[in-house]
Amino acid sequence: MSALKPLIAGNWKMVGLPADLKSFADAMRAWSGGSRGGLLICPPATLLAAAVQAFDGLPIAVGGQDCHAKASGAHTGDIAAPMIAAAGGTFVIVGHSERRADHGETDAQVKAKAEAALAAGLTPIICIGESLAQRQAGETLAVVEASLRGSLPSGDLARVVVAYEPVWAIGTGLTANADQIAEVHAHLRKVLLSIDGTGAAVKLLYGGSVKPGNAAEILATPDVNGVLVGGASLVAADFQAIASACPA
Ligand SMILES: O=C[C@H](O)COP(=O)(O)O
Repeated sequence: MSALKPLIAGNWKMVGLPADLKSFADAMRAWSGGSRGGLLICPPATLLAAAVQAFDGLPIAVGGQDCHAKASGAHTGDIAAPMIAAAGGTFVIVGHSERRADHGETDAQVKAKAEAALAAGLTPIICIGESLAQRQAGETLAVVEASLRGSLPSGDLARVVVAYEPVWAIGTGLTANADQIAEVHAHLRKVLLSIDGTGAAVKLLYGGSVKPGNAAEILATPDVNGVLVGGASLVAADFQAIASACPA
C-alpha cells in the first residue's frame, strides 16, 4: 500500500430499493468498527439523493455509476454529472466494463465522461480491464495501457481514480491473484507517471470479486490503493469487513 489513502468503493449496480438503503445505512450507523480508508457507495441513480441523506453524519461518500459527457440536453434516460453533484454525489464511475459491453462505450467516450465529471467537481473513477481472451493471449498490459491512455481526461490527474477490473473476474467469483494485480498496477503507475507528474496522485483500485476473505491480501498488494466492490458491497457486514481490512 502506498501513502495514498485507500478508497473502499461499493458499486451497487442495478440493485437496491429504498428499504435496502435503509437497512444498509442502519447497519453502517450501528457499526462499531472503522476503516483506515475512505468509504464510498455508488447506488442506483434513484437512490443517490436518498443515500446522501441516509449517510448524513457517517464517513461515507456517495457517487453515481455513470454520467453523460454533456452537462444537459435531450438524452432520455441519461444523467449528467452536474445532476449527480447537485444530489450531493462527489464521485462517479465511468467506463465500467458492463457499460462498455452493454452500451458499446469507447475509450474516447469514457474520456469525455471523465472530463464532464471533473468539470462538475466530481471525482471520476475510470474503469479499465482485459477480457479472458486478451489475458490468455498475453495482451493484458497492452490492453489496459491503451485503455488507460484513451480514457484519461486531459490535464491534471490529481482528482482522477482508476479502477483495474479484469472483466473475467467481475461477478464470477474468480479473482486475479496478487501477482497478476501487482503486475498490472505497477504498469499502470508507470504509465501514469510518464504522462504527467500528477499521475502519482491517482489512486489505483482493484475490482473483481473482492470479498471479506480476499480483501486483506488484495489491499496489501503493492500499488493497490483501494478496491471497487460489486456484489459484496450490498451486504453491510461484508462491506464493513472489507473496509476493516485496510492496512495501516
Ligand atoms: O464495480 C464493481 C465490479 O464490477 C466488481 O463486481 P463484483 O465485486 O461483483 O465482482
